[in-house]
Amino acid sequence: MTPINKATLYIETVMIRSKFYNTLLITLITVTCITIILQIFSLKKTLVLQPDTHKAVKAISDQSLNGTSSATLIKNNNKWLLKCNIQASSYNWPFCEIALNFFEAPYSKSMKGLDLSSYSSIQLKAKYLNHPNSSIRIQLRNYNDSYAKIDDDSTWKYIGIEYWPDDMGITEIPMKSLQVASWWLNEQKIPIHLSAPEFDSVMVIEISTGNKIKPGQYMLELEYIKFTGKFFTNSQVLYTLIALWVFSAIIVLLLNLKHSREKLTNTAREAQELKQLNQLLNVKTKTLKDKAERDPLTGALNRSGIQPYFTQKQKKLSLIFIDIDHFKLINDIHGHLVGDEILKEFVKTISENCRNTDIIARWGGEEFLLVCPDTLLSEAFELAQLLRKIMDEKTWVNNIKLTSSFGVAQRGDESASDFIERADKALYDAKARGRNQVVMSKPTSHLNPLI
Ligand SMILES: Nc1nc2c(ncn2[C@@H]2O[C@H](COP(=O)(O)OP(=O)(O)OP(=O)(O)O)[C@@H](O)[C@H]2O)c(=O)[nH]1
Repeated sequence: MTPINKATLYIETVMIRSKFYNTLLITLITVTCITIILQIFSLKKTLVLQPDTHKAVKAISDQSLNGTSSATLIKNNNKWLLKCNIQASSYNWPFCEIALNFFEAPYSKSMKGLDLSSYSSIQLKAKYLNHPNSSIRIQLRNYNDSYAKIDDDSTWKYIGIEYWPDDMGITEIPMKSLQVASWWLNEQKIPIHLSAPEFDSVMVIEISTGNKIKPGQYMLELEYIKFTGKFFTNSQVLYTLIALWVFSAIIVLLLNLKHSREKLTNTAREAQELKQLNQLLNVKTKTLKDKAERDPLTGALNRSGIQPYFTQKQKKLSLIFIDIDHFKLINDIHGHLVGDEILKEFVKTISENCRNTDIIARWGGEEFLLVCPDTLLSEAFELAQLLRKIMDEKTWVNNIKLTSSFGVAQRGDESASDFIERADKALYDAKARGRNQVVMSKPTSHLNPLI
């Protein structure tokens, strides 16, 4: 894949991911807003208790507690009418009440009352027909086997409120206004952690005469009890929304993690590819450098290749300038190709017989330089003599015999070109003296005192 294709793919991936995140965010915000609006303005549920729908109703008076009041209940125009005769007696809190039951005898421990815990408000339509200024009590009796006995209704929690109805008799009571009767908590010795109001198992709803009712005849009319609540509690909605946001955040985090891993893998792969490319470039650079610095025929360094060996000033640098004698004749007699073969073989022979530290270069035509680092003039002279002898004794391709001339010099305090020129001059002298000879260049006056 080309870098442009890679970049295009990367941009596309980033755009798709960003689109996904935007869509997710917009969806979450929309769902959250709709849910909150629905929770506030809709999704309500109601439970209406009235004579037509609820049959398990009875009248109760304080006679069950040794009082002398009496109560009877009749149904009239789909309303309950409690006729109550309150009488003073040894029982201090005389009462009559309408009791709406939500359990069926016989009792069993697994018995469950009405669950009103998801409702938040009670609306009552109840009033006295003859004593408009008297109070009414509403009591929800909740059963919980942590503190109550199923077959003893005095142990069922009293949760209620006393209020004064208006002329119409319609009263709205928030569920949170209901309180557990302190006398009941006291009587039952209920521990604090069980003392809060609860509505998950209401066995009886009691609509009763008020606490300090005076003796007399009372007509209490109850038309309905209506519970209103939400399908889901605010906490349920809140937790669901939090869960939704957290879940989405986890999805985004996981996707990011996956993306980061992929990116890491891609980066590692790209780094590996770059490394390989770099190695290839190094090889190619070396090849190009070699091509630029080496003579293609013999493989020896060329003029520019040997140049660096003269730039560092060394105390004992010697140079042997070599030229094949009468090479033109070889070309003329045996042809140019044979001449080429001899040139190659010549370089090979020198390389095989000099030291590893010596460097051979083709100066031009049939002229060669052998640069000898860390070598005294006398040592270079000896090496040149050896090479001269080898060349002289060697039989070349096509049984050709040849000789070579050598000019030797040791570098003094001089430039590279002066140094080479001195060696060349020595070579010229060798040629002039009849060839197949080694001539030493006279040390310059500035020559290193080590010689
Ligand atoms: N085959 C071949 N010949 C070359 C090459 N480069 C130069 N020559 C030949 O080398 C010869 C050099 O000849 P000259 O400079 O006259 O020197 P010489 O014949 O060696 O004689 P002296 O150096 O004076 O001993 C010429 O004939 C060139 O054509 C090459 O790459 N291949």
